[in-house]
Amino acid sequence: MTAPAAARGATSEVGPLRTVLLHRPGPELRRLTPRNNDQLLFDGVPWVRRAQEEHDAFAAELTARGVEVLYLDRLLAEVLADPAARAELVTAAVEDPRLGATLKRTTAAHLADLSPEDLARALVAGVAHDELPGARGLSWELMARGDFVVPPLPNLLFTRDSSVWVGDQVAVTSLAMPARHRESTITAAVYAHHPRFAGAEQLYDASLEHLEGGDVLLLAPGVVAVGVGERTTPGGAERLARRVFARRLAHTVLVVPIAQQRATMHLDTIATMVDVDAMLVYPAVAGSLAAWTVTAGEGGAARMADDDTTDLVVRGPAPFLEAAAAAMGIDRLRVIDTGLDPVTAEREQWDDGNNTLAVAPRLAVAYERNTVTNAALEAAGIEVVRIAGSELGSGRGGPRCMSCPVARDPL
Ligand SMILES: NC(=O)NCCC[C@H](N)C(=O)O
Repeated sequence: MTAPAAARGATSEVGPLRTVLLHRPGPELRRLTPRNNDQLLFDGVPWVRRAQEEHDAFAAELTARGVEVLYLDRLLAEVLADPAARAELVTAAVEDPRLGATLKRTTAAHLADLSPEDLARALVAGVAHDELPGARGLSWELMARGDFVVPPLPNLLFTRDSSVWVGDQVAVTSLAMPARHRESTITAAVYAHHPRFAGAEQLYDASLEHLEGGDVLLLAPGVVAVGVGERTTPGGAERLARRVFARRLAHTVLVVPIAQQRATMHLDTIATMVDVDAMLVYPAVAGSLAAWTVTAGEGGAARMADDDTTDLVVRGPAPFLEAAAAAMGIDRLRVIDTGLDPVTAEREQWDDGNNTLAVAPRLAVAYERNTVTNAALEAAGIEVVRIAGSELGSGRGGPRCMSCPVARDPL
């Protein structure tokens, strides 16, 4: 059944969460070894059963608060009953310059024979060198035995990054790291083919400039912040700005440069909204973050005939927190920092203390381990739902990274 349009979309970070897209970690995490974990963007080798228990507990906290949890692998298996979606995803899985024609053909034939459930599993867990039946060709012979014919997608866990809803439209993103490129083929197929999302307008696609959902914060209705750093490029921020203006999804985009390093890979690793006017910010950067304020050019909406030719007006840079308050139409943004001790703050930022998921204004899910940050949140009047993340966190992502809000109530 098609969900009514009103049940989709988000205009803020904190409006009551109604529906969220998660991915329960599965066999793709069992592919991680000390030899491939760096390339696959994990900082260790997680204990998979415990990671699943942690994830189930996260999902249970959400459902206990009335949030509908959608699982990406189930939606994927459902769309794989559709021959068009199957063909798209099998082609994407073998579209890899490492593979010669014979190996591509054998792999595509193997995948095409699988049931929707098994194909969903193979697309996420990948296909290992020794898992292919039949003639495999020269590139298979010469491939290192530890390599994958179809690499696994352990970072699918971080559903935040491969798609993001802005208003009632969904942006399938363009992921920067090679280990994550194929994730957006999965989200694109789900949004294009699953009846749940019938009629959803697509705002962005994976062929465009790099843009990741962890860099996109819906600060308030009409105000979007976009981090630019290791993942999202200035070109991606510019393209998104044009599109949200042309489609009247926002009036202001704040473009926020962030350090190009792993600890701060996305804007949501250093700042997340916890109330309509309150942001949790990593103190080491709170004072120095700057923003370029981007709005639509003269003539405004009347001249926005085409998504990608909208004139932009760019002002700045200005201190981010001031620019954000001005764009949001409030006097000031309340800043909750993660503790005054810089070492503790750095440790907790690394462990995703700043990466909270708001379930409603003043109600946020956070990793339990970040005790100083969580105490600071509570002192500021934010109710904290604590979850364990010792295994989940080895992928360097917290509750916000692990969730893609599909529907939030308007504020
Ligand atoms: N929004 C986020 O910060 N997502 C976390 C992504 C972690 C993942 N291992 C990555 O490096 O892309």
